[in-house]
Amino acid sequence: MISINITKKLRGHGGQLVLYVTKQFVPGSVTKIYGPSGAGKTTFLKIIAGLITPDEGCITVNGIAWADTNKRINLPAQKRRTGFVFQDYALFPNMTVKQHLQYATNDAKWIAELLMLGKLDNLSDQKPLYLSGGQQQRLAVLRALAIKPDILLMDEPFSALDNRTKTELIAELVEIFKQLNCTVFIVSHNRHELDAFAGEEICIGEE
Ligand SMILES: Nc1ncnc2c1ncn2[C@@H]1O[C@H](COP(=O)(O)OP(=O)(O)OP(=O)(O)O)[C@@H](O)[C@H]1O
Repeated sequence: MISINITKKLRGHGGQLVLYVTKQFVPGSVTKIYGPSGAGKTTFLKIIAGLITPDEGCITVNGIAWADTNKRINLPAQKRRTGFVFQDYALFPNMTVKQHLQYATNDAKWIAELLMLGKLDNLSDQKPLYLSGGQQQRLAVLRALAIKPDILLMDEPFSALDNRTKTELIAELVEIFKQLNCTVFIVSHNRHELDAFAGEEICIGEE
């Protein structure tokens, strides 16, 4: 089980606001996170990843405390098993598809499995420039999954894609997440964009 109970004061545009999330998440579930711009959605993901410290609270993942302000526990980002996927893919232009995955893991069998699962096995020697937007984002997801993260964090991962590519990619990811039993948090501006993912929704900030 993943238990998150945190507060963080944010320096908002129109003054201070407080990010407050208290909730339990089932391993293998997809959680969709909505909310207005500036409400703290990205900050929430960064708090889980260990890139921003909460003011108060705790994060426990499968029995391990990643953060607990009372006990002064704050596991550094590199010790938290999270994968992060960004809006703009953040791929390395000079690395091939396969090298992106080799950068994350030494497990050749797992890399081969991921390439098949993400339908990039025929493109494994290509560099990102050669890939379509959907394929690039698929590679970014595979790279994040290569470390077998406890939690996959995705921040507006579909914003740069056209509607058709987005729909196709989401359908593929639904299958991949199901097969790998991934625990995923996805942030989106657009409430209906993530309808194809079965899972709970949380809204950060009022809408
Ligand atoms: N480390 C931090 N400490 C306090 N406040 C922060 C910190 N990092 C960012 N903020 C503030 O938190 C607010 C929310 O930012 P955040 O990027 O999380 O919002 P968001 O909901 O993801 O917005 P958008 O949908 O526009 O991306 C911003 O006003 C930002 O200045």
